[in-house]
Amino acid sequence: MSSRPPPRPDPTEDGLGEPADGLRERALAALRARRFDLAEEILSHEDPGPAALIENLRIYQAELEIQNEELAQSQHRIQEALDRFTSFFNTLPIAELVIDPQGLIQEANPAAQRLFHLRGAHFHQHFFARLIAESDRETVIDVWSGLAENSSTVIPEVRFRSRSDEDFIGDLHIAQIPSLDQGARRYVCAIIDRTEAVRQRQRLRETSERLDYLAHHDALTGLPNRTYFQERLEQCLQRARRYRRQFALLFLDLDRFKEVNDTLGHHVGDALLCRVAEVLSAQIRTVDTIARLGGDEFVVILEDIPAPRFVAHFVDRVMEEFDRPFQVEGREFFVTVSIGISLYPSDGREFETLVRHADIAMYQAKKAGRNGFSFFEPTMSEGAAERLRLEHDLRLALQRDEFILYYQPQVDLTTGELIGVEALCRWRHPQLGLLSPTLFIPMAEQLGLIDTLGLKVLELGCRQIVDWDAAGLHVPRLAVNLSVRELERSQLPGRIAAILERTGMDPARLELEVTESKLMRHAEMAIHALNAMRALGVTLAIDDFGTGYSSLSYLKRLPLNRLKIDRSFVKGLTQDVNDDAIARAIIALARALGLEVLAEGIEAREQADFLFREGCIEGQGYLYDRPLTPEELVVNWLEPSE
Ligand SMILES: Nc1nc2c(ncn2[C@@H]2O[C@@H]3COP(=O)(O)O[C@H]4[C@@H](O)[C@H](n5cnc6c(=O)[nH]c(N)nc65)O[C@@H]4COP(=O)(O)O[C@H]3[C@H]2O)c(=O)[nH]1
Repeated sequence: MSSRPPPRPDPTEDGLGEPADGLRERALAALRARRFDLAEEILSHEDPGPAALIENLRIYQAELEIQNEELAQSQHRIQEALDRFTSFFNTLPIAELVIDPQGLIQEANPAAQRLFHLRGAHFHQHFFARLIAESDRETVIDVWSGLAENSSTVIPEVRFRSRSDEDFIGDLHIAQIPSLDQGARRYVCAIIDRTEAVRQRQRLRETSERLDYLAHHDALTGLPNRTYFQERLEQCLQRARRYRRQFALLFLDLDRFKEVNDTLGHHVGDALLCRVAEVLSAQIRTVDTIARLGGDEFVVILEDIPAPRFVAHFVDRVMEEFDRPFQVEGREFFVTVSIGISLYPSDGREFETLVRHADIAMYQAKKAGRNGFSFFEPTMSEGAAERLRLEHDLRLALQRDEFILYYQPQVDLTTGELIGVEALCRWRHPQLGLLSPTLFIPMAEQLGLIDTLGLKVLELGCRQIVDWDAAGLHVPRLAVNLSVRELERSQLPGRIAAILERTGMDPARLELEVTESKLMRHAEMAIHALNAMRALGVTLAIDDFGTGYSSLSYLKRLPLNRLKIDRSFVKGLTQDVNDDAIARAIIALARALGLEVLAEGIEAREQADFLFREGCIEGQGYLYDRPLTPEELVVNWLEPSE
């Protein structure tokens, strides 16, 4: 009854001088209005005669009855609240525990019993702290003991330990239960299991760390890669600028590493690179950086060097290591290295300059006979170094599949219809972009890489035609350029046959083109090789005809199908009488030899008309289209126009 409001002093209700009946009436009214204090006060003003006393007692009895009724109602409400709480407590999917002032578990709902593997009455009188992993126990106890009265708190991601010794992680919500009894503070704890979320976050972090590692390290040797090296060099530059320090950049390239790879296989080459990485790593200080840029190229940044002499000592130590044989897979190898060095700030103050100069110095060391080192000097030729670098990249390009094909349409000059395509190779260089074959084909020939490149082009082209066939897109003929160097290989016909077989390309639709000038220099050999190829069922064309002063006797003996008029004569047609005469003569010669003729480099309508009038009915050139990507060829020539 303590919640009853205190009686308000009211001058009209003081009852002084009123008759007893009036007072009782007012007391009853107060009682009906549940103002028990007021009723009591009114009655206390009355004379305590026996009749009045009885009446008063009745009134008190009525008051008691009302109060009992109220008590029963509030007990009912309490029971209802208790039932509701018990039902929540038992059915909530969140683990809830009630903890007594000593830290003992008093109650645990079924979710908590499941989470902590507490069975039956097991948890009673079990210290809650023992369910927290030792690593986090102190933190939880600290927070808990600092909890202000009637307040609550959350401790995120606490490591718990279940009774069966399984660890899990959960957010711990602690709230003090308001209590009438001041001494007995109890707490309710809710634990929201975060194990899966934390594990997922952990996995995510590990994956992103792994990705970050992979993005910055070379998978083979574990050394920092090009990206990481660039970051480190930038940082090193900033430090050197700020503290006015010198540093050295060294480019190291193994000599004739390709031979190891080619003769002993990639796995031996890889193992050797790993050994080299170990040997080099052992020579640097912790402040220095060593990275592998790819292939057999390594780079070292020697930070904060007192003088260039310091670099020379380092190089001496490295060279000494390379004087000893490398032990790889139970075998011994002697490998040499060429090193180029640029110094900050004397050889450059910017990133690109330092890298370029170290690169030039490295090629200078190679040019000077390999197995040595060279400091950059301003007199060193950048052109020669760039060429050497490109040669180096060309070897890698073959391994990395950086070559793609463009296709130039060949058309019937009478109808303008597609009669075939010429495959023209492009090199997609990672730094320099799309490179022309006029740049890299001669280089590939010189370096002995043309066989591999030629076969790659042939396979790509054949596959493309077969794929187009499968898609219902018909390209009647594929022309592919062959280098004379390739013809020299006795295995060439066998390799071409294997490609035709592998791709399913019809040999009759493949035309191989060989440049006239080069062919005639090796005519005897060529006759033999071209015959072997004709036997495969392919057709043969002589490219750039008119530029090579062919001997008629050889020309008659070559098993050819087509002459291609070089574009240098087509260019001047109808403008230059000499070109007109040459083109006319070539067409006549072809006819006399029973060969087809196709004109290259047609750029103007008049040129096409002239050629057609003279009896050349096949041509290609910008008038019809430029060399196109496969997708462009499909759109421009193969898909039916709407
Ligand atoms: N000015 C002018 N030029 C035209 C016109 N139409 C075509 N061209 C260009 O002339 C060249 C024709 O190829 P090519 O005589 O076989 O001359 C080729 C060929 O000898 C060689 N080549 C290209 N791909 C390969 C290949 O896969 N293997 C070999 N061995 N040589 C290739 O590189 C040469 C150059 O190829 P590209 O740079 O693609 O240059 C192509 C083409 O883009 C025109 O109307 N006007």
